[in-house]
Amino acid sequence: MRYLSAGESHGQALTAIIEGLPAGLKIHKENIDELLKRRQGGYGRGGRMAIEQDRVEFLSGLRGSLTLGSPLTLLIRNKDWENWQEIMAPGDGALLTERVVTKPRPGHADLPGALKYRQRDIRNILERASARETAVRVAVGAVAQELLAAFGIRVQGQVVAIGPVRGEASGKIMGRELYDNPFYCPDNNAAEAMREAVDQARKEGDSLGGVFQVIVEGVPPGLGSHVQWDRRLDGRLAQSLMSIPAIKGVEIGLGLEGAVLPGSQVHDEIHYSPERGFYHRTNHAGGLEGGITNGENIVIRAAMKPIPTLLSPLNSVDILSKEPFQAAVERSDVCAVPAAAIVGEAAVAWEIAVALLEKFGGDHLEEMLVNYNHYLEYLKKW
Ligand SMILES: Cc1cc2nc3c(=O)[nH]c(=O)nc-3n(C[C@H](O)[C@H](O)[C@H](O)COP(=O)(O)O)c2cc1C
Ligand SMILES: C=C(O[C@@H]1CC(C(=O)O)=C[C@@H](OP(=O)(O)O)[C@H]1O)C(=O)O
Repeated sequence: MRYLSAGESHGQALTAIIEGLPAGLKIHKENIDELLKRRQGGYGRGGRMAIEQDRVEFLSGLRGSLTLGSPLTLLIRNKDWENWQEIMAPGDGALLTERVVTKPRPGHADLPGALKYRQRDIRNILERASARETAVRVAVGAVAQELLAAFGIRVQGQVVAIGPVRGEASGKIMGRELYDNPFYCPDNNAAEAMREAVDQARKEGDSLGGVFQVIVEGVPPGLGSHVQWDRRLDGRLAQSLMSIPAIKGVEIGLGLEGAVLPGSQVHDEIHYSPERGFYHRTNHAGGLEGGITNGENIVIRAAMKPIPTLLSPLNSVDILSKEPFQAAVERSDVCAVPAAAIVGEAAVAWEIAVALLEKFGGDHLEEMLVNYNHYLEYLKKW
């Protein structure tokens, strides 16, 4: 299974084509839209989110809500397009070329992108580099979650820290009450301090990053493989999280903390009971050993850098005049860690779904379920 996305931040729409989904999978549009709404939410978002109301439209691959096994095309319209038509016109008619962007923002793709693609208008870079693209990635991940749900596999992104404020991390998936917390953090006691941190950053024209974790429950042992570097599921999960704009670190299980502990405090001992089969009493490995799922929950964390667009801007140099400047900024998120947690959830769901298809693949969902149940039977007898 694979997908490609397309679309600029202020273009008409974002699209994605997923190829390789089994036929016969019911897609609940309301589930996709719910995840899209969550990605738009969370405390700390800026003015753009008041304009957009992300909803998915399916252009191909579905009949009567069931997948056909043919490519599934997803579309999310940009409402802001109305305000940008003259600047973003794909034809050569109305393009307003006097509004070129020549001032690269530190922390963005602006300068390296302009150098690489030989662009004198940085808009030709920033439109695609924008995290607006993560809207359609979330829709793709939500479709993956529809597949995972048929196998009892659940995925949830939870915020662990906003800037320096850490909440108590839960190792388990929570219900919808998680989203009553404006930071999607399981620790309600931390919410007040988190809010204060974001408000303070906003007041000072600054921004904040943070940490989120993604938990996967119900995953069978045996997804991913040790036999080749690019088949190791830990590496694939890290790549997919790292590809989210502003993610600068990924750790699995104990992660970096494990580096300073002796081995006796890190490795999870193996136990056996006839009812449970093989199991571990600890999960420091975060559900992955040798690039293969070991049957425990997958626990993976990602660190997000602070939003690079600051209201009190950083120094930079104009690409045409070569003069230094400090750009005035109109709107930006102050903190988007809760949104990134939802993007992370979608990214992890996608990778797990791909690994599930690799192991139990079939052209129809029923075929996959037969393979899956057969495997579970085999594990019980082993
Ligand atoms: C959900 C989300 C929202 C974001 N919102 C903004 C924003 O409003 N302003 C901004 O400057 N960067 C924002 N970013 C971060 C930039 O897109 C990102 O830092 C930039 O594209 C450079 O990529 P890099 O940080 O991975 O190097 C956001 C990122 C995510 C995941
Ligand atoms: C549009 C989204 O996020 C955007 C990501 C983003 C960036 O530079 O990455 C910059 C902002 O866009 P704008 O410049 O239009 O205000 C954010 O709003 C979104 O998450 O849907």
